[in-house]
Amino acid sequence: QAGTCPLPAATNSHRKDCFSSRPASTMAQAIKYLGQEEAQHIDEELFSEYGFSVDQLMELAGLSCATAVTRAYPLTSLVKARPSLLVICGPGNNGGDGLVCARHLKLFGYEPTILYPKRPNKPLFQGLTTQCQKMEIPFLTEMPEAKMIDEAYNLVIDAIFGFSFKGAVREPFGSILDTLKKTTVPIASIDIPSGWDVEQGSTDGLQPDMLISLTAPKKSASLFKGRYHFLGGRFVPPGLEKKYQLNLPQYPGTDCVLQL
Ligand SMILES: NC(=O)C1=CN([C@@H]2O[C@H](COP(=O)(O)OP(=O)(O)OC[C@H]3O[C@@H](n4cnc5c(N)ncnc54)[C@H](OP(=O)(O)O)[C@@H]3O)[C@@H](O)[C@H]2O)[C@@H](O)CC1
Ligand SMILES: [K+]
Repeated sequence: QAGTCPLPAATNSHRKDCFSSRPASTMAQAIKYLGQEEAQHIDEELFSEYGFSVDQLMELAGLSCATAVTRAYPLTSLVKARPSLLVICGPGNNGGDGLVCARHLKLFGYEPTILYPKRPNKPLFQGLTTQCQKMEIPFLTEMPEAKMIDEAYNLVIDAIFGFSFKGAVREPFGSILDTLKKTTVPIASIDIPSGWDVEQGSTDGLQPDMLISLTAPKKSASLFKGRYHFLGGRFVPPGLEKKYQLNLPQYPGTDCVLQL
């Protein structure tokens, strides 16, 4: 049965298992794709039962995203003279991941610019914003036109909405997403392509080139058609992984990301 793997969205390691002669009982099970409520329960449990703080996990999530971006789009591969990136941050924790990601990318030698149109009045987000400002990362006051984005940036990082997104997109993000759909520059989405239903995806939504799933992929990730799907957020305690039967693949060595 060469070339036909029965597992959907199989990882490289799963694919290997499909073609190996190992008995079925020892085969790695496919990684779980989470529904919206399940993703939210895991998130809550990490804070309530396992004692993590939001900023701790956000730092690890954002670092994973920056690391994955350097793997898919190394500095030497960028087509523009400057290693410019546009990071668009939304009003929730997905936006916070974007701020952390931008800060690390600056340390990795990229030149991020941030658009952060709706800023929550909370010390966590204010601190992350200050850190970026002190790192001399510029903040835009409005969304540029699609043509300008294509001319100025190598990549757009979409940190607008994550697993709590629901319903029809409200402004200003509706217009921002409409502009993004007109761009041709690659888009890297953090956790979920923004505007996609967390489980059902979207037929006329963004089509990112990269998706970085955090903790575990969400159901809509099975509809992702871009070139790079990475897993990040290597912070799940084994007890929690077991309870939710996440079947996470083994991260190599000390890496904080894994290409699926
Ligand atoms: N455990 C993990 O895995 C970790 C997860 N992490 C990250 O957290 C992310 C989840 O974060 P989250 O829960 O804050 O929600 P998220 O999706 O960023 O935004 C929700 C906000 O968007 C808005 N909004 C919603 N619908 C809308 C609409 N239709 N149209 C317009 N606006 C809409 C609404 O704001 P409002 O309008 O109510 O002010 C709401 O507050 C997750 O995906 C991952 O990236 C890591 O940081 C740490 C570890
Ligand atoms: K996103």
